[in-house]
Amino acid sequence: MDFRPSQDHQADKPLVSIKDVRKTYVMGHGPGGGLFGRRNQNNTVTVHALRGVSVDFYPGEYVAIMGASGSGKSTMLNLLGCLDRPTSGQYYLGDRDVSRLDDDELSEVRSRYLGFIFQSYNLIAQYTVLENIQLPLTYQGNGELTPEAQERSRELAAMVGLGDRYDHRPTQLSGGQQQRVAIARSLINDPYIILADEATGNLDTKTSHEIMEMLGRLNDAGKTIIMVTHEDDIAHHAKRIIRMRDGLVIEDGPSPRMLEAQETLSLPAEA
Ligand SMILES: Nc1ncnc2c1ncn2[C@@H]1O[C@H](COP(=O)(O)OP(=O)(O)OP(=O)(O)O)[C@@H](O)[C@H]1O
Repeated sequence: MDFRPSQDHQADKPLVSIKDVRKTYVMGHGPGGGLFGRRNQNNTVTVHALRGVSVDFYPGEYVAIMGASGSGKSTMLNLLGCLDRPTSGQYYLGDRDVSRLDDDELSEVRSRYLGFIFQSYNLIAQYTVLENIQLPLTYQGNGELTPEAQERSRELAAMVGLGDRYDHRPTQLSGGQQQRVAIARSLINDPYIILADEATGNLDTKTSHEIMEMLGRLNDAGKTIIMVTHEDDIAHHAKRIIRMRDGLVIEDGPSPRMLEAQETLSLPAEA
């Protein structure tokens, strides 16, 4: 299965396109209901987490998805990350519709083309820094790592500032260092897109900004980044902000820093 965009994939063609995507959860017999839940005669509750979302993401973009709790941000990121399937609608990665793939195919797409960074780092406690970084590779092929792959994991560890921590385990690292391991892990397959869900949610302000600067450098180097965040100052690192409410996109445009940059560019030159 090859979802690589063709050689002539152009920057003005979406890398990812979701069209009229809906995600509905049907819950049995619980007390819930939520804001949009509707209890029917069978005592089930239907939650419309996404109610028809269409968005395109282009190569090299840096996008923040924002919105109140329950607005559908994580549901959207999980669909974009092939961690879940939409109830209806299409998801194109490159030119291929991946919305109807089975679990094995989705996991192949995830491990080959997508990198993930989570709020709680999701590192394996028994593994060293290098083993955690190599983890996505072990889901592919026969589990044997080539010397090139081993070298690449060392390079990535060094790139995120952990060149002297190869054999440390997650409990021997600070939160910021653990998130840097997660960033290196997300890059090991040279993914098309990095998806980050509240990547700085467990970090103090200074460490958060160090992590955001690292993501900014990756984007400067051409990596496409889509992140979910509650925090304005974190979202302002992105170039584009999508705001969600009640399972819908209500706003989609350049971030304040991009607007400032555009204004500066359009100012008349001083005499
Ligand atoms: N697995 C699930 N089963 C049932 N309902 C779910 C499930 N996941 C999410 N929901 C519901 O879907 C809606 C959207 O949830 P989602 O987690 O996408 O919101 P969010 O914007 O990411 O919120 P938060 O900022 O609190 O993480 C919510 O009403 C939530 O209760």
